[in-house]
Amino acid sequence: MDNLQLWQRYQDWLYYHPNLELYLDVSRIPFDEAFLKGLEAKFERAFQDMAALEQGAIANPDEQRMVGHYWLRAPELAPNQELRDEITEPLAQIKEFVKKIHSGAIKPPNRSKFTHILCVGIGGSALGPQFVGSALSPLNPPLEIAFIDNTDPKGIDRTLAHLPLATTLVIVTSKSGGTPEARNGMLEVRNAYEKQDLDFPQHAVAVTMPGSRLDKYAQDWLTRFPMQDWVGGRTSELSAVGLLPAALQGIDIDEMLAGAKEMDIATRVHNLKKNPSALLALAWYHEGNGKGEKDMVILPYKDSLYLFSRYLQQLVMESLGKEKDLDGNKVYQGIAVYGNKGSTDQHAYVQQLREGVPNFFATFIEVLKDRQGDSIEVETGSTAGDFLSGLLQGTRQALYENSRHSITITIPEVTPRQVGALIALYERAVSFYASLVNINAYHQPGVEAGKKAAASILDLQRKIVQVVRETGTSLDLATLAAKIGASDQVEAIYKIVRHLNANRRSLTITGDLSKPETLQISAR
Ligand SMILES: O=P(O)(O)OC[C@H]1O[C@H](O)[C@H](O)[C@@H](O)[C@@H]1O
Repeated sequence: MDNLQLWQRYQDWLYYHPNLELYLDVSRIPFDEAFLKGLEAKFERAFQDMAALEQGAIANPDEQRMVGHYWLRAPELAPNQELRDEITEPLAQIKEFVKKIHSGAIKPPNRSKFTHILCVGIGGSALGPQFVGSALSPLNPPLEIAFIDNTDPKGIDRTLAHLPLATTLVIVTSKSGGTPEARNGMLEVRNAYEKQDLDFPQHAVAVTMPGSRLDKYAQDWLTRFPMQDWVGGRTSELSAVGLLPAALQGIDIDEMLAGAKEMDIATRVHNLKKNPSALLALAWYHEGNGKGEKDMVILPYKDSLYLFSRYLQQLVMESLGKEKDLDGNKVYQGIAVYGNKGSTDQHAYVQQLREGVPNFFATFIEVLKDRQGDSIEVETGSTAGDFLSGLLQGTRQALYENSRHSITITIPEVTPRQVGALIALYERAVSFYASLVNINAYHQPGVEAGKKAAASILDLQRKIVQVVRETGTSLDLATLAAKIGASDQVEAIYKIVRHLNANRRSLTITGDLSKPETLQISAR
């Protein structure tokens, strides 16, 4: 196609949402009418699946759960009053709590106000708040935010070193209330408070499912906010998980919810060409042949959106990355997501995108307004923002010229409304795509395997320490393994022993470190 034909295609396929002022351009995904026709039946089913899900069907059959994240911004659509209350009551509770924190009515002991928030949580209990915080936090927020989203001791130390604990409010978020990383982070933070003679419960709140281990543990904390059983971690940004930290930072959560609600209305339209999430799912299907053959590269040309790709990585990959379809066939589905931001990434990996393996499609996110206030000219007639805009257009064009396809989403500004809308746009696109390829997007059976393996490693470690202590003499790895009754686990034992030795805990190793079979292990 020449430039004028492409311009025509752009106009033919342009989606525009007038209230959200959001454009979606799929013109650089070269599907044709025949491709569209071929998918019509699948989309009909996707629309029906969506309607059933929103009416309260068990859309997550493995876990026998409803999937209700779309109700979070339209409680009136939830199938019964009990579910509606599960949304409206925590929301009112959040607003009340935030008002009291901001006014100082709830304050830390011996100080007039909380000044910082420390969020402890992982996966869906961290990625949304991190993304929204970096996208929307005002320049001078009422509370500064920090995160502990791992069980890395050094990482925890670094985060804690920058925080005034006496005026820091700790939010521990875990839907299940039993995730080890979140529990470890909480215990480490609690220990830091106690070392400074600070009363941790007077600084802490929990976001978790009622009745969870965390819920029980946090009985004497400032307060607890409930998480709904029917909201998955990766779609929980518009539940208490995301709304509480956002509101504390002074972000307008009503606007976030309103933007998502508006987008949800647009993505309920049973017309492929007029439904932005359906168009996205269609583009993904086209690019990856319905099998995820191409990766999704997310390139927002706006620094404040740089965590969007990380957020989407979980939303898309944990939802779509599945071994089996709904009928039990092995399908190995998924779409890999990566990205950071433009134009920065042009100086890192865009070389490969332009000329290397053609195994991806790009999604550009364009923000029309450069900044508040005027810009200087960095060259005659051009501002820094003109460069950013030009680089986006240029990259889109250069990729297309070399048969690398792209989607472009354009928004006027990064506001709470737009961010809510973007989240809702992708949530629904994931739901549609899952229907197209007949998978359950709402469970994550694969995550359990790594968790179970980690638990058995820690179990092995306890046995190693016990045997080494009891033996009293030094042991080689094979003997140690045999004594534990785990001769086939020598490699795991070797790695545990090496880690304990590096941290000067329980035992010590001697011998030639390059030859594991020479090592002797003894109690420290
Ligand atoms: O919120 P939590 O229950 O602590 O879960 C945190 C995360 O852990 C997991 O392993 C899941 O795969 C994620 O979907 C979840 O968001």
